[in-house]
Amino acid sequence: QHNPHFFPNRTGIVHLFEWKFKDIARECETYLSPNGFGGVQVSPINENAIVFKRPWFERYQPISYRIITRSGDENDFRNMVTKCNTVGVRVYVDIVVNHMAAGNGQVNGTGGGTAFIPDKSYPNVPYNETHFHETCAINDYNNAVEVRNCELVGLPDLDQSLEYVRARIVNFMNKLIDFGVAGFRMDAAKHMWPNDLSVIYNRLNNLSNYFATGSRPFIYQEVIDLGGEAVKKTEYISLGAVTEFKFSLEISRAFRGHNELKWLKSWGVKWGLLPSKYSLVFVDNHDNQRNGAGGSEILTYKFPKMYVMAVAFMLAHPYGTPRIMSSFFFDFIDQGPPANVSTEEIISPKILSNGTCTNGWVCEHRWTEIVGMIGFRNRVRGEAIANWWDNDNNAIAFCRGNKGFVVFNNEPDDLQLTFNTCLSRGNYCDVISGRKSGNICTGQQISVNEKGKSVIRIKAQSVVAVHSGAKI
Ligand SMILES: O=C(/C=C/c1ccc(O)c(O)c1)N[C@@H](Cc1ccc(O)cc1)C(=O)NCCCOc1c(-c2ccc(O)c(O)c2)oc2cc(O)cc(O)c2c1=O
Ligand SMILES: [Ca+2]
Repeated sequence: QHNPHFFPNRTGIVHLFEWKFKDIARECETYLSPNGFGGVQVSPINENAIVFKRPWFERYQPISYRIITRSGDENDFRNMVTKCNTVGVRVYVDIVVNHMAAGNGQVNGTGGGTAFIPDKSYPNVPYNETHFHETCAINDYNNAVEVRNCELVGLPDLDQSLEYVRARIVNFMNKLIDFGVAGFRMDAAKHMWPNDLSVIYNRLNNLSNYFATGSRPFIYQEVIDLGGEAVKKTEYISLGAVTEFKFSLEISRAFRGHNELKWLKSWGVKWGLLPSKYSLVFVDNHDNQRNGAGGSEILTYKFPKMYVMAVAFMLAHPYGTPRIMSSFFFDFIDQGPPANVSTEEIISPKILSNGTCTNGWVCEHRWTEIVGMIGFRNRVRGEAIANWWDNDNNAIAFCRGNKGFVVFNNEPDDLQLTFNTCLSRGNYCDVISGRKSGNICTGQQISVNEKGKSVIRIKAQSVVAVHSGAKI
């Protein structure tokens, strides 16, 4: 339940938020695989409510468990899972089973299905009102029963203690396992009872023959817990990994300058974070990049210099299983993905010859700095942090064994110092400013002497990272 089943020497899950399956398949083959990414998280694949103006959150309002959304249909999904697995990239599906779509009267779904609310009738599952909790609103997040048994923002709340409901959910998830998925993101897990989730997970099949025999699905549960509520993230860690929102908040605060970087020396459980093996970590996610949990502190693509440093630190540090957010540009927090105005069909990202995306897609996972740090993380796997250095303020540096070295300068001025890189003598390419291309560096080159020392210049609000895989 805690193992993402990455292929050897791969790391990082990229959340290709709102991407179409055809585009995901191509991204697996042409980019994620060659660059060492471990997996991709896809948006909810089951039929969702069509909400006026197509806000992004409509995909979190299920109408049925039929595989048909604006990302594609069941066939498109199966083809994508096959193609991604074939090139060594795992697929994780976002599962929304705490609730069904809200509405008033008939609600239409992305697959032509319908629902009738508030009589809680979803004929394409089918669910009727006997499968839901009594209508009550979650008002008090200090009441753990209310948080699980009442309605999250008015969304009809499924009763996962019922055998019938468990069966519908298990059948849906087992179908995806048999297609070859590696695991699931359990949306709004905080609003479901751990015991009910445990029963459901235990009924899931072992993974398909893309995996070692007897492999269990990788489960990571969305539990928004920044403290101060009755429901605790620790209630779920025996069942699977948990999304660590405190990681997102604290790393954003640090690189915004609201905490000196020197305190990151103790980064991990000492900061109140979950034990590393249970922790799914990220700088931002689809919700909190829009002022969800963590509010305006969260760093996003809108603050590129600070964001790059935060993502680089996440990938340079051994703590947790990292997930990279890959967004579409948005001005309004409800805004949905780039779509054709009349057909409302999602517009595919267009990849330019320099590898960047257009058509309204940010493609953070294609930024030189971020893909460079995926290579760093793959190279230094298993190596402990060594030789921590800081200037007692906002400049820090550390080695990963004798395979990698990284330095962060969050000071207002450039920095030039002699560092002990732990690396062997030679010339290395900084994987933040560029990459190793044949025998040259497209970005900054770092020279290390026979004592492992190097004079390095780091611009203000920048990071430099070198590793033994980028030695020329
Ligand atoms: O902003 C949103 C959507 C947010 C959202 C969606 C998916 C997520 O995975 C998520 O974490 C948040 N939704 C908008 C609009 C909205 C949507 C549906 C609705 O019935 C009413 C309004 C909104 O203003 N939502 C209220 C604040 C965000 O409250 C939501 C939370 C949520 C937020 C903070 C928490 O500590 C927490 O335990 C749960 O989780 C969702 C999960 C869903 O599966 C679907 C949802 O509609 C929501 C959801 O509304
Ligand atoms: Ca619930």
